Amino acid sequence: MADVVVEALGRRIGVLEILRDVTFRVGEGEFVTLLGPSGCGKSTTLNALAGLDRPTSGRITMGGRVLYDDAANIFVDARFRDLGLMFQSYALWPHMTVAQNLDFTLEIRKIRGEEARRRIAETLALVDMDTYAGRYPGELSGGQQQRVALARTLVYQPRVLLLDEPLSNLDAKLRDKAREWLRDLQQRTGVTTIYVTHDQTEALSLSDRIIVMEKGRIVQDGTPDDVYDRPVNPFVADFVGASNLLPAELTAIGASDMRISVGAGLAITAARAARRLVPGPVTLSIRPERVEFCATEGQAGPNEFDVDIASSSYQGARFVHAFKLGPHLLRAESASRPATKAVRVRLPEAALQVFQAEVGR
Ligand SMILES: Nc1ncnc2c1ncn2[C@@H]1O[C@H](COP(=O)(O)OP(=O)(O)OP(=O)(O)O)[C@@H](O)[C@H]1O
Repeated sequence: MADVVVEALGRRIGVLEILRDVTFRVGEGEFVTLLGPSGCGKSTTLNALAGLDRPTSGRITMGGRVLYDDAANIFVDARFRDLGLMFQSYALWPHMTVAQNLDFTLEIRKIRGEEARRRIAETLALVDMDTYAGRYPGELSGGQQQRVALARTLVYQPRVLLLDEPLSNLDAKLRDKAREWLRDLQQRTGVTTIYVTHDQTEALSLSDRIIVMEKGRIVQDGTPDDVYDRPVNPFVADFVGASNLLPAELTAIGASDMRISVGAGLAITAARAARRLVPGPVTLSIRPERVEFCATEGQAGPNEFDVDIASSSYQGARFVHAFKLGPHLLRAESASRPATKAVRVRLPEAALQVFQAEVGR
């Protein structure tokens, strides 16, 4: 097992800056996910770690061993990095049985005989596939093939596991199961794991830490709770779980709270943010599941507004409603269908995030 340290990694292709100053550390035994939209540089980062792509600046070390250092002109070939790699398009060798698929990987590394047999049996047991050793890949389900592919990666006991969207070929239900199983397996083996996905649910449920990337840069590095509850900017707020994002105006900052105008004469009070804010244009963010429905009798309290539900849709366990707040269209969630279209909503202070509007974003 090993820790991974990535320092100021950069990757240019011609005038394109694909990675910019990518810096992070993955502790020994940690499960860290690189999360971000398509094209943000996740795979390029993973390929740099794997030695499949040569960056143009920075440094990578694994367990103290330098794998890449631009300044010292070091670039260790992928074959000598001692990594387990699994990509979205993993392919088992179709003409080999499950056991032979694993054996071939060991053979390449000159692990043979009794030692090879023991490792194959142990690894197949680890992924719950020990009774399938004699089957051919074509005789297995998608999920089972996935497990064998992972076993093939684990059988030579890599110090670090690099996984690029390994569950994306599975249907939704199987993916849920595979996720639980993968997390459990990682905890049992304690192998340092770096996982790439654009699926935020996957990232939240699997990771010790999430590194959110946008346009070749890291925008946030934190625990799933940090990233979900304390996003650093509107992009993270919206990408990791959905958020209502409202352009608004910060009009006053008090000792413990702030006044925000959202247009049409409506004002909201938010708890004073830890980040430094100045009066002026801001983006106000609230997650749909944090909007509360309250009793419509009497005077509306602070941050309570009488609104009309414009549309509702049923999404299995919950309803999602759209409503107008001044000029803005917001979404809210509820477990049951409200009795009337006219409702009162509350935007709890603690659920509001306020970000200074960035020029040019
Ligand atoms: N060889 C290349 N030549 C030119 N541009 C490239 C090359 N490889 C990657 N890119 C560009 O670099 C950016 C990052 O690509 P990368 O594959 O790392 O993104 P990603 O976050 O993994 O996306 P996805 O989730 O779609 O796989 C993209 O805009 C891509 O088009």
